[in-house]
Amino acid sequence: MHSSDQDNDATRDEHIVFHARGLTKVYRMGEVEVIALRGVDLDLFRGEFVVLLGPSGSGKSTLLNILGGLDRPTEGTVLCRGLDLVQATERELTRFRRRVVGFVFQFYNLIPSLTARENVAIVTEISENPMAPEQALELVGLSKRHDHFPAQLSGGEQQRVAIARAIAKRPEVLLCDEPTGALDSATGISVLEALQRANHDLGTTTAVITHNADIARMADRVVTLSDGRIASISDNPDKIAPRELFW
Ligand SMILES: Nc1ncnc2c1ncn2[C@@H]1O[C@H](COP(=O)(O)OP(=O)(O)OP(=O)(O)O)[C@@H](O)[C@H]1O
Repeated sequence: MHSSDQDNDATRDEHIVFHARGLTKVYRMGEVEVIALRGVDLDLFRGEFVVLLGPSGSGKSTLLNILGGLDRPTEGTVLCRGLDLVQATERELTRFRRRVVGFVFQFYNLIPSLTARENVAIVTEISENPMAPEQALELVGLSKRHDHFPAQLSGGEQQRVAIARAIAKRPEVLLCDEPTGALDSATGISVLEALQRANHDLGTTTAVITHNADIARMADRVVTLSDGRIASISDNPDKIAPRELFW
């Protein structure tokens, strides 16, 4: 190894947010075993935007849920900012999810009887150093929709409220599982712009699962899973803006 490679590795080490090694996940349902992950090694670095691709059932959601402290691996280790997510107590994991991670899912899970601002405020009220709900809504381009209820918002707008809710507590990490899966392409692009803006303006390390390979063109790195394993990890030096995507 050249010394410059070593220097690069040392610099990258300091920037590691997630360090996962040998992750295996076996779901057991009665007699039936499903092996969802078969020895995944992955590092995620501070501030990067990573897209996770792979066929249905390849283990993307399982991996994201383990990184987010929603599930534990059957074997392997995951470290995040000094916390061992495999050995952590339930209490430590709850604290980790609350402080460190923002989640965005395919379906927005907004509370129908609360306005956009109130949906975001639910999280900011229990966070340590949140931004104002209005600021989070502005970041996702919804400053004129504070007082709308979810039913008065389009799908893309609802998803952007969900993103505002996820980022308002200034999480170090944003984990998104098919955030544009239910949206047409123009609306999906507005959602991706909101994610990119949060990544850029707040420095939030962002991982996005998608079935849409075109979205990989806006990522810093692309991780592809296949049958519970990492099939490839590639850098994307020529990343493009979401509005330049089409599908
Ligand atoms: N809670 C569970 N119980 C049993 N099996 C599960 C569970 N969650 C996932 N699996 C199985 O584990 C495998 C990986 O699932 P996972 O949801 O991680 O894949 P994915 O790549 O995210 O798929 P998709 O793109 O369809 O969402 C699949 O075979 C799935 O059926």
